[in-house]
Amino acid sequence: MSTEIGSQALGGPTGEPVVSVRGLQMTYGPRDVLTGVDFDVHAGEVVCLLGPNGAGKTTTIEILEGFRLRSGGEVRVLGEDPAQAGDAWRARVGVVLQSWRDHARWTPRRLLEQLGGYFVAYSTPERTRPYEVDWLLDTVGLVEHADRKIGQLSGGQRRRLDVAVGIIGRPELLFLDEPTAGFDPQARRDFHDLVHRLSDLEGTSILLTTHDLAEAERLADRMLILADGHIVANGSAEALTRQVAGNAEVRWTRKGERFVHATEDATPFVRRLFEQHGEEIEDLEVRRASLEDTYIAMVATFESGARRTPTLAEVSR
Ligand SMILES: Nc1ncnc2c1ncn2[C@@H]1O[C@H](COP(=O)(O)OP(=O)(O)OP(=O)(O)O)[C@@H](O)[C@H]1O
Repeated sequence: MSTEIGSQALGGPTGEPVVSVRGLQMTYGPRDVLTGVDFDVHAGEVVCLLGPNGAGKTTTIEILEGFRLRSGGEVRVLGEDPAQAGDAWRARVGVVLQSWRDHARWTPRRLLEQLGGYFVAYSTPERTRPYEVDWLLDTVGLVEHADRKIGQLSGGQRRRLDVAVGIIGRPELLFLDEPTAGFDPQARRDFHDLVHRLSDLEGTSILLTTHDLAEAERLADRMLILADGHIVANGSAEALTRQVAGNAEVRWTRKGERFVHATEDATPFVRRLFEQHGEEIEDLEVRRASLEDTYIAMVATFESGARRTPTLAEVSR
């Protein structure tokens, strides 16, 4: 998903992460929600933050957006501390809020034109700001509704508008907290295309949260799983799944008896099995853990306080 297009315009010297989080802590009253969160997001990456309800995903995102003050730890976003960064920094960061339904009598076009005007002052030769309103309306699928009152839009249409508002300033880094909640399947697919387009063509770095693991798998270059106050897994869907279940499980029936064998290399094993037993082999299954299996096993393991990697047998139960 990462391309070189646009990456020159991104914050800091080459190689410096656009988001860097070290030992992030957040305490609400007596409750420690984040106890030491560490991760980076690199220029042009799409990173998905996963975790159970209440794990602290929104808290983390809001700290990175500069909307919430952390209790401890180091945070750099586009080279600055979001707790102290100014307007010029904010103009480079895209945030999708859900407040635009308050402007019920405005039209999407008027709202985007109005907000876009703010970003003109932050335009640079490498990154002209804002996006052109007609292009943006088309990109988020709101052309037909551009001149209707916002109060008359459906929930999904308003959510598209929220996304348009979040990116009107052509951000280098975009935060999306459960962006597709309430989307119908078509809107969801359109949104995925938009994320790919922003990432591939604009070099936009994106950090998003979702509870939809298929969405995470489709969008993310890398996933972070937040549980028990810290990041318990960090890698591509494939890498995470391998970490949980390096072995595949081969199951088959022969002469009415059921067999199971765990192997690192399923293909040669199956080949040998057929060489040995030919047509006696029935009901052959090769099973690897899915991302959902992996996620559930990892979260359950860390939440139970047992910090070890679960096995495939545990994962497939
Ligand atoms: N302002 C606040 N004051 C006190 N507790 C809070 C506050 N905001 C969040 N919390 C608590 O912190 C924990 C983490 O909340 P947060 O919204 O960050 O989780 P989340 O991972 O985004 O959850 P979800 O998946 O349900 O959206 C929760 O237990 C929540 O009740």
